[in-house]
Amino acid sequence: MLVLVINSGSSSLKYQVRDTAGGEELTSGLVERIGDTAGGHPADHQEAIDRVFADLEEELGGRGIDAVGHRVVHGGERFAEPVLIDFEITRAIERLSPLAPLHNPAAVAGIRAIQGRWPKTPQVAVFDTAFHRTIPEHAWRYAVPDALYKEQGVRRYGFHGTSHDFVTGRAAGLLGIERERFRAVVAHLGNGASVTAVRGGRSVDTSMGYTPLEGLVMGTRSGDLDPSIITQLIMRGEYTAEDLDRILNQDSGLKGLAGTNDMRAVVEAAAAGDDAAELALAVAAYRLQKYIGGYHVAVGGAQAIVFTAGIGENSWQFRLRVAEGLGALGVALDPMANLARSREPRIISAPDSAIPVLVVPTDEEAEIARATAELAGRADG
Ligand SMILES: Nc1ncnc2c1ncn2[C@@H]1O[C@H](COP(=O)(O)OP(=O)(O)O)[C@@H](O)[C@H]1O
Ligand SMILES: CC(=O)OP(=O)(O)O
Ligand SMILES: [Mg+2]
Repeated sequence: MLVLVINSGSSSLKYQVRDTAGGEELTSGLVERIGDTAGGHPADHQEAIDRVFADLEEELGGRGIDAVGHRVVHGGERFAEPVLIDFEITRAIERLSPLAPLHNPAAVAGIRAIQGRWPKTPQVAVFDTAFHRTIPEHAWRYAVPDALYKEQGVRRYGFHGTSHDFVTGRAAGLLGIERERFRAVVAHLGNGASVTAVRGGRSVDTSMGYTPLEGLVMGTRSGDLDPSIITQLIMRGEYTAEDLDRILNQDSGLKGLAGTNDMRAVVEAAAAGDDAAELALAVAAYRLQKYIGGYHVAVGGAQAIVFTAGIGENSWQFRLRVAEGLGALGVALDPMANLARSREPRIISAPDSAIPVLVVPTDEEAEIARATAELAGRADG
């Protein structure tokens, strides 16, 4: 089955075509800087999709797409599994937009664009939140009045679940541990970043919450902060809620502290003696160390600490900095293994490290393609 996978980000659209029978990737592409029309980039996701259609027609040379799988960031409390998309499901995803304003509207635009172009092609939604539906209530509840949960849906949902799920399976396999017995701390460090506590192969806690803003220091997002910062600044009349939403989501994190959201640039600047870049790395690494320590307790003693996504897979400098703060857990890296480049899952800790440290490349698209083929195949009868 030929599956088109669409990963709609806030300002980018990644796509891949996979033959799910053989598992190979036929073609892939990336449309970046959506909204930046000055640079000749598409004005919105609809236009981005039109460009993808044009490229695809050429790249596929007449072969038709059998099904389309979408990464949908927010599935709320309703979606615990991938679903076949219909009109009502699209509306439900749209209604969750306020909880993932950078992501859900883009997914809906993608779904509608495909519907317009290929009305008969089955579409599947795969949710970032789904893997986290196993988190126990004491971990997903915030200590706020019940009405905020019951009436407003205020609770921890968690994101990057497709990646955390995929990486958990690979890590258990690499260590030869049965997934159902596997305990680990998985750090997905991309432009958005989150860390998940895995017990019995399932998510039991995760650093992102009601929206993808909570937790780690990210490319442009602040992660954890005191909520009074927001209420005080609004009450003083200096900032509006919209200002702060933008500042915390788009102007904070590495960008806020070091002026760029690109980890490569931050690492280089720090190495060249830039104090702001050095501070940004220190704040980001320290935040992650605290989560790893906490989740080591949450899972009942981790059997692995796992790094994945753009930074986790590629930045030996950031991994080293994080591991250096984990001495109390008996963690020690093998410096050469940490430096080595590879696309394969691997162990980067020293043989005498109390907890193995792993690098496991993620593949959200493969997982979305697999789920899409399964559901679309079933729908076919
Ligand atoms: N070789 C590298 N060294 C350090 N950081 C890297 C490297 N390659 C990619 N990154 C970082 O990975 C991040 C992007 O990760 P990615 O998983 O692609 O994010 P997303 O899917 O959220 O767009 C950026 O901060 C980028 O600088
Ligand atoms: C949920 C989320 O933050 O996704 P991304 O890392 O793609 O921005
Ligand atoms: Mg990503």
